[in-house]
Amino acid sequence: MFCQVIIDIVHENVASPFTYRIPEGMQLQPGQRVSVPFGRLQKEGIVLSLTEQCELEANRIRNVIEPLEEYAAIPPELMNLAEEMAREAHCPLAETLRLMLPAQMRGGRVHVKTERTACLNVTREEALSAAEREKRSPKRAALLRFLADENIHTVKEITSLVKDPNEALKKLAADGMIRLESEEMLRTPGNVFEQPEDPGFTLTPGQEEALEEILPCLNGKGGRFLLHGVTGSGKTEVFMAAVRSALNYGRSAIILVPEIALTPQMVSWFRSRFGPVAAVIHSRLSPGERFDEWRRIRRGDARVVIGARSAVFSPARDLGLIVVDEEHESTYLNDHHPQYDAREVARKRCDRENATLVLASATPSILSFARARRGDYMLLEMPRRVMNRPLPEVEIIDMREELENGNRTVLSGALRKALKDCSARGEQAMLLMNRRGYNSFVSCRTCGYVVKCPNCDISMTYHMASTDGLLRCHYCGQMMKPPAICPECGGKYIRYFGAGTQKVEEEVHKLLPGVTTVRMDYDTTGGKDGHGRILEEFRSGRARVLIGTQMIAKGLDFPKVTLVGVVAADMTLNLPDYRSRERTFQLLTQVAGRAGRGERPGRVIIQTYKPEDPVIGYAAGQDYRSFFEDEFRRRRHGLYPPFTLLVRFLTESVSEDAALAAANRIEQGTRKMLEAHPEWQKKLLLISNDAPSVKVLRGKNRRHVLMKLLVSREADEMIAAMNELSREEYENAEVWFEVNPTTMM
Ligand SMILES: Nc1ncnc2c1ncn2[C@@H]1O[C@H](COP(=O)(O)OP(=O)(O)OP(=O)(O)O)[C@@H](O)[C@H]1O
Ligand SMILES: [Zn+2]
Ligand SMILES: [Zn+2]
Repeated sequence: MFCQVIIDIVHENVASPFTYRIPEGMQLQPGQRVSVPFGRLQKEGIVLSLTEQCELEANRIRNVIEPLEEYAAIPPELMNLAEEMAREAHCPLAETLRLMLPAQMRGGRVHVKTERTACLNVTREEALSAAEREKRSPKRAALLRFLADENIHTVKEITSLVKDPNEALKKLAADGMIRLESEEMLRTPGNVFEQPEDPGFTLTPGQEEALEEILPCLNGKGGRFLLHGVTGSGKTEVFMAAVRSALNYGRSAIILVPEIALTPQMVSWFRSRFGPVAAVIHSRLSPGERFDEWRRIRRGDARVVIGARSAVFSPARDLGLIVVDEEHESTYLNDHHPQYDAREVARKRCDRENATLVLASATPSILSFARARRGDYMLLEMPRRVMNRPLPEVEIIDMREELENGNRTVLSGALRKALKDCSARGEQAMLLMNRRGYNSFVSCRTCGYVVKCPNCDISMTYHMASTDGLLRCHYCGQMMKPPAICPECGGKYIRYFGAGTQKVEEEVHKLLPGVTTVRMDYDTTGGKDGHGRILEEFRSGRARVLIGTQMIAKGLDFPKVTLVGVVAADMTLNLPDYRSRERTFQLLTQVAGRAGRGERPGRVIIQTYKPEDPVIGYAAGQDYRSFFEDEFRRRRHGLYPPFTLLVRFLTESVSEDAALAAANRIEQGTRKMLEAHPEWQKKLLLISNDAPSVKVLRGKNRRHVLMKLLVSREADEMIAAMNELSREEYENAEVWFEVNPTTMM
């Protein structure tokens, strides 16, 4: 027998499989990891297929050294998926196969934790009577009696009862009285959150209706749904019930969340409701824990998996359901090699494995909603909050007027008053400020010089003295002392402009002395369980005001929050990206939706310099439909995705010339391609070669070639050709190729 093996090296030259002979007596199956000779080295690989015959000369074929596990690490469904993804992303199969395994497994650095066990090889009665007869060794007699008690079986437990039992155990094993074995132990990660009781709600009519559509699919051929329910409509209960039903049918389920650290509530709900059949894939698991969770899933012991985007590759047995919660989040996109969209992968898996896909959001992505309208997903709508709770009342504050009235602080009069009232009533508030730090930029009053990062073409942010009083670059982490005099003109008047979360927190302290606040942003959430601690501080009621970046907008459910303030709504709206309107709408609607989820009604205050912008109005009215229609029209008109595909080549080099030369070569290469394929020409709507909005990043000069392609069959071939182009060697420059890139910066 022979097998084709994909070597775990991502390189053009080793992209195709290599053939090895399977030595006599070795059993292998596709998906199994093996160790093979490769050149003068020994490498890991994955068995792709088995064959009886082989065309190569017998003496040129080498033997598989050994399987790395007894079982196929990658089940057949995932082998197929990896092949399809490699084809579509035009990348080596080794690259997509890596997605299917926990990183710790490659290179063999994890070990399976085992524990030695002892158990009787005879009946209890025989053991007890043998213990009577065991006059020569009281130790052996004691061991037999202990082992007759079924609760004791690990050697560790025995050691705590009988001193130095090893010799005696060996003798008993040699006599055939007992068996010594080793058992795989799994490290089940601890839970840092308290376990809530299952509340056992009676479902609302809206929830019932949605479930009535989903449930019949779970035991059959599957289905695809977009669950669009306003904030607080109870979408979580709907998919929890669906998960339970899938389990009842003996199938498993995967729940994807945008970022697991931000969903402690959901995680603890899952743990408390599904107990040990739930596996949580958390980025802060230790490598060993992660590997063990993966093995529990692979063995079918864990049948509900909850995790961020990479959990979509979990080897769940008999997959029945994949839920993508907050499906509009951009964290579902992986922009590193290989590029993938977890929502698309989920859809592929469901199709192949006859499973049901449920995408859930209060603000679906334009792409998903457009598909639902086309009938590709069944649209399930829940337009009302649970218990008919009202959606929050939203007020828009024009910050230009505040300025005219002499208010130069970050909080408007209305927001100040609302915060005071809320605090006086003993309720909680959340404030969104989508920038961390204290001041957003520092500049010279005399000449206008702005302090920028020496490595990046980006202004530095001032972080307050309580952290370190330094300027920081939010892109590369560079830090420096704020200048005392202007390096350009020598001027002495340095001004600090703009605001970040630290400044907002300071303003709140001034306004509400003695009130405890918590801040949640990149600076405060480092360390083990930074998010969990902050959320718990707020959930418990110890902190009254939560101030944070967009992290606080994601699906949190705090019933005591009655006020939400958006300090600067325009921040995301002004980004140079065709999705900035969509992102702003989602962010504002989501954060507004955090208010009034409990018994008391909520109020939202949105501060903006552009109150007339329709996006702000749609968000204020939680009017998804109008936003969608407007945005869809705009995308069609401006020829943006989903009507077109945006393709971007990004070149980076320490040398400005090399980055430019690479971009020019790409542009010329593309133009040549078009000459060779006249039928491609009308599919290409635009080709531009210029500097991106961030011209220098982490010390590298950047340049990008942007193209717009009409969605078509030709576009697929063009992308394949362009991908080839991007993988060529460029002198002194790196080239990144992306289709519909996550960021245009
Ligand atoms: N049938 C029900 N009866 C009473 N309360 C419910 C019911 N279903 C859900 N809830 C409660 O309503 C609140 C909102 O539910 P949930 O968090 O699932 O909303 P959601 O639709 O996911 O909202 P968002 O999109 O804003 O995250 C939660 O506190 C939840 O416990
Ligand atoms: Zn100056
Ligand atoms: Zn920088």
